Amino acid sequence: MKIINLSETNSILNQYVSEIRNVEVQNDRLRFRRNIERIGEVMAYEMSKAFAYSVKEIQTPLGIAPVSTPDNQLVISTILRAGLPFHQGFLSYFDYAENAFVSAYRKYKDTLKFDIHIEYIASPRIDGKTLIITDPMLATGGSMELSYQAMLTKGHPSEIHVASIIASQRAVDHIASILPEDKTTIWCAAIDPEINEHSYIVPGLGDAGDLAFGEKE
Ligand SMILES: O=P(O)(O)OC[C@H]1O[C@H](OP(=O)(O)OP(=O)(O)O)[C@H](O)[C@@H]1O
Ligand SMILES: O=c1cc[nH]c(=O)[nH]1
Ligand SMILES: [Mg+2]
Repeated sequence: MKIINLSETNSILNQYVSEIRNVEVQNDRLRFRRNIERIGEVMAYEMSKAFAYSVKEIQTPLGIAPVSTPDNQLVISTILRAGLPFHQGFLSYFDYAENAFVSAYRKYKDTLKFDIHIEYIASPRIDGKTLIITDPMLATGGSMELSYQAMLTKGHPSEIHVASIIASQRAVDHIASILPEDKTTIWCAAIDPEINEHSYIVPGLGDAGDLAFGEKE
């Protein structure tokens, strides 16, 4: 299993991550969503370097140019709802990708205990394709685990990319222990050390879905 933490290399990505974390900046919802989208764009670009390429002969008005382009058949799968702007960032770069959507939400029994519920999935067949599952936050990893299992009802991908922005160390360890070792890569822009008693990532950024779209009742 490969784990790629993009913040280990200095780039403008870190500016976007700092803004979504920053309590003074993150309440500007438009900027918050756009920053998530920009991180999706940068991550898509980095991920594209891991795809399989072949040379195509491209007819220009003046001749033939050999160009190496990716051959992967991509399915971008997103966990509602915080995943939506992240998904859009990936889709802006992988504009030929197919798309899948899975709903996963925490249903609280009390202030500390919750179950994760999946009620909706819309997906193409994914057999032999490159599955990218995007969710900006991996706290316990429970939503990602259940969403991955839900996606398996649509077939078996040839490779899997788990794309998140902020992941807890616990979630990275959990996902690494349950997804297929030989064909999975975990991508993130930060790995934070802790989750608190409410299963929020610390320092994290708070509730990504609420910051992007407003509080739920
Ligand atoms: O790793 P986990 O412990 O499962 O937590 C992470 C999940 O929490 C957030 O969604 P949330 O349940 O807040 O739903 P929302 O996107 O509707 O806000 C986030 O987008 C992940 O899906
Ligand atoms: O830290 C967390 C955990 C779950 N969901 C979030 O949006 N943030
Ligand atoms: Mg939320």
